[in-house]
Parts: sequence; C-alpha cells; structure tokens
Amino acid sequence: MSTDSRPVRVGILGMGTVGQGTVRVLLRNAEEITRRVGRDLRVVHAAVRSPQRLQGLDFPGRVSVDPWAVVRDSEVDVLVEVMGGTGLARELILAAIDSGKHVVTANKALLAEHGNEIFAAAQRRGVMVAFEAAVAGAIPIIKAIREGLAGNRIHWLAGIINGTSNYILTQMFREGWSFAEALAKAQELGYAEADPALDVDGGDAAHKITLMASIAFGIPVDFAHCHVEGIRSLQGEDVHYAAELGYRIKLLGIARRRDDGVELRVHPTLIPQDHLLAHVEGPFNAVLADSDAAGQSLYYGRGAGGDPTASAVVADLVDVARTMTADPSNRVPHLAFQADALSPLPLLPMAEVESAYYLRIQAENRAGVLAQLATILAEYQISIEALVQRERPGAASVPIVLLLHRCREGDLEQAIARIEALPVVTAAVLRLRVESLDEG
Ligand SMILES: NC(=O)C1=CN([C@@H]2O[C@H](COP(=O)(O)OP(=O)(O)OC[C@H]3O[C@@H](n4cnc5c(N)ncnc54)[C@H](O)[C@@H]3O)[C@@H](O)[C@H]2O)C=CC1
Ligand SMILES: N[C@@H](CC=O)C(=O)O
Ligand code: NA
Repeated sequence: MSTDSRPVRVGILGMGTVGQGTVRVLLRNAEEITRRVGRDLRVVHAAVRSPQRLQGLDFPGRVSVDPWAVVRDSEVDVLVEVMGGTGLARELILAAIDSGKHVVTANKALLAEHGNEIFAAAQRRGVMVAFEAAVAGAIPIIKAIREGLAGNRIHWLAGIINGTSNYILTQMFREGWSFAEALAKAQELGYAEADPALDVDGGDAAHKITLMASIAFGIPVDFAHCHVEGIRSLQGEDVHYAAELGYRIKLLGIARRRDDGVELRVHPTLIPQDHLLAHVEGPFNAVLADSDAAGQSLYYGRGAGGDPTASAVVADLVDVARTMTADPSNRVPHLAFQADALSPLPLLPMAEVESAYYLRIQAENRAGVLAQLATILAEYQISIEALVQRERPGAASVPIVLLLHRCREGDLEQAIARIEALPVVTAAVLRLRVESLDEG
C-alpha cells in the first residue's frame, strides 16, 4: 500500500460523453483502481453546463456551473479537462497548472495548438499534463510510444486515428449508407467532435498525428505545418476502382522522419487490401509504428466513444496518482524526450513528399487520350503501374484511373496541371496517395 492513503481528489470540467464516461468508469471499477493505486480516486467537484444531464448518474461530488469554481477549488488535486475547445480550456488549464494541480485532458485540439505553451508551464511548475485520451481513445498509444518504444529510433507512424471518419467510410462503402446518415449516427453514438467538420475534414486526425510526431521524434508540437485533407471528396467509384487495383481507402495520419526533415500529413490513402490496417473498420483506430529495434508494431482498439475514452482518462489518473509525489525529474517527460532536448526538424512541404499515386482523370471518350497522358507523365519521369478504363459505349467522357509508381509530389502536381490543361480532359483530376506501409 502507498504510505499516503488519502484519496486523490479529482475535479472534472465538462460532463458530456467523456466526462460522464469517466465518472461511470471510476465508480464501476473503484475497487479495482484502488487496489492498483493504493488509494481512492474520488471525484469531488465537476463543472456542468446543464446539471440536469447528471440525472441517472450516481454523481458523488459537488457540482458547479462555473468551471473556474473547480479550477480554484483547493480540494482538487487533479483536474480532468473534457469540455473541449481551445480558448477557455487553455485558460483554465494554465490556471490549474499555476496553482499546482495536475491535469488530465482528452483535448487534442488544444494540445496540438497550444501544447508547447502548456507543457512548458507544467514543466516549470513541476506538475503533469497527461493526455492518453487525446490520441486514439482507449488505445494506450501515448504510453506505447513514450515508454514501450523508448529504446527505438522511430522511423514513421501511420494511423487510422479518427473514429468518426472511419465509421462513415465503413458505413457508406460497406453498408451503402449516405454520408449524412453515417455522420448523424456517429454523432448519436458519441464519436464525433462538437464540430464534426474536424472529423470529416481531417483536422482531428491532424491534431493527433501532430502530437504523436512530437513524442516519436522529439520535436516541438507544430500543428501549423501539418498537411490536412479529409474524406469529403471521396466517391463510391474511387472505392470500387481502388478495390479493383487491390487497395482499400482509409483516412491516414502519417508522420515520417527523413534525413532532411519530417513529413506530417493527413489524407485519404490507398493501402493494400490484405494489410491489417485495411481491416480496421467502424469507430476502431489503429496505429502502425515502424522503428529500428522493434520493427513494425501495431496498436488497435476503440478510438472514440464514452467508455473507451474514459478508459484512457482513468489510466492517466492512475499514472498521476502513482507519481504525484515523485520528484518531477523522475517522471516520464511530457513529450517523451527531456524538455531541453526537444529539437525542431523542418516539416517538409507536400511537394517534397514521395509516394505512389492514384489518379482519376475524366477525359473525352476517344482514341489517343491515353498516349497524351503517358507522354506528359513520362516527361516528369513518372511511370504507370496499372490502368483501369471501362468501356462506356456512347458516353462523351470516361474516367481513366491510373496507378503511378513512386514519385515526388511536386513533379506530379506539375504533370497534373499539364494534364488538366489538355482539351480532352473534362474535369479536375482526383489525386490520392498510395502507401505500401512496408518496413523501413
Ligand atoms: N467523444 C469522444 O469519443 C472523444 C472526445 N475527445 C475529446 O474530449 C473532449 C470532450 O468531448 P465529448 O465528451 O465528446 O464532448 P461533449 O460535447 O459530449 O461534452 C463536452 C461537455 O462539456 C460541457 N462544457 C463545455 N464548456 C463548458 C463550460 N464552460 N462549463 C461547463 N461545461 C462546459 C458541455 O456542455 C458538454 O456537456 C473534447 O476535447 C474531445 O475532443 C477525445 C477522445 C474521444
Ligand atoms: N471525434 C474523434 C473522437 C476521438 O478522438 C473521433 O472520431 O475519433
Ligand atoms: Na490513447
């Protein structure tokens, strides 16, 4: 047993999906948790905008409508921030740190945008800011990268890290649902952000891959340079063409360390259909890490929802409770590397990224078109690996789908501009990246 048997007193900001899940899990597993920690984790105060939402929840502590009341409560040892947003949440967390409280947050948007400031403040004050719930929900990916892979040089990470968009893609293309129907259900199930544009336009995945890049490579948090594309432009026909070519389309977050800098990007990606990541469906997430000693390791689990996210919040509370009396210099550093050893690497522009590509080109239905496309691509040393063109007798224009070997994106963009300027090409070219996810 711990020498200090007083309960660890928890304050919570926000009692929505994750806040309520956290209270539920703490109550349900109280005995198990106390056996692990050596003392109770007790929720003593929560900020709740609409207190009627607590009906049916056996809430044990004080309730305030004003979140500052929780932050200023001297009886709170650890503050759980699960209200979201990047304005007020930042001020509340900085004030909590200033008053010596430890913080657990699920707020990836806040940490991606203000993480450097928040972690520096926590480091100065000697308190912890724990954020397992902020990345890939229940999957202990922060712990895996920060601690499990601490002996490795990590080469790259690739992950399906937005449950909502993965759920939408699964329901649309496997079950035939409409985009709106799938999004509404994801919201009802508690997977989506308050602003679901963050999910479907890639911002949420970008927040998460930005945080993972920091702890994988020892670089400061740099969300502003993350390239972001979402799933709105995907059409059913792309999913079917991809399948014909042997691929599935997933929204991936990718962070790759190269000799000249770091690639940091989120976009729909074709991946081989027999790869394990291709089988991650619904709200599930998975992160593939490629590192020198471990080789490839894969982390899979529920990436969104009340209880799964609460699982990570409570794990952080347990970590904090176990180490709150330790010398701060003996704790795991926030960003995995010692704060004074973080070193920025240039984040590479997309023009410098190398990848294979899928192009869908809408062109007039007549002879000689393919030759014109191949000629332009050849001028940029880009070679074609495979082609799909279906006969559509009588149609004025047809889609031509090309799978291209690896090339520099800057070269491909120039070639695409030339292709789009051809009189026979009738619409903007759709370009998707293709990743083999091979080791190394
Ligand atoms: N829902 C999920 O699956 C996951 C959510 N997260 C993150 O967890 C955080 C919370 O997400 P959810 O629980 O899904 O959102 P939610 O919208 O269900 O809950 C947020 C709650 O905070 C309350 N709130 C907001 N401002 C407040 C204020 N000033 N005073 C008092 N209450 C206030 C809202 O009324 C709401 O009840 C967000 O940062 C989100 O990005 C992270 C991982 C998964
Ligand atoms: N909206 C997010 C929730 C978890 O981070 C998602 O869908 O993954
Ligand atoms: Na996690």
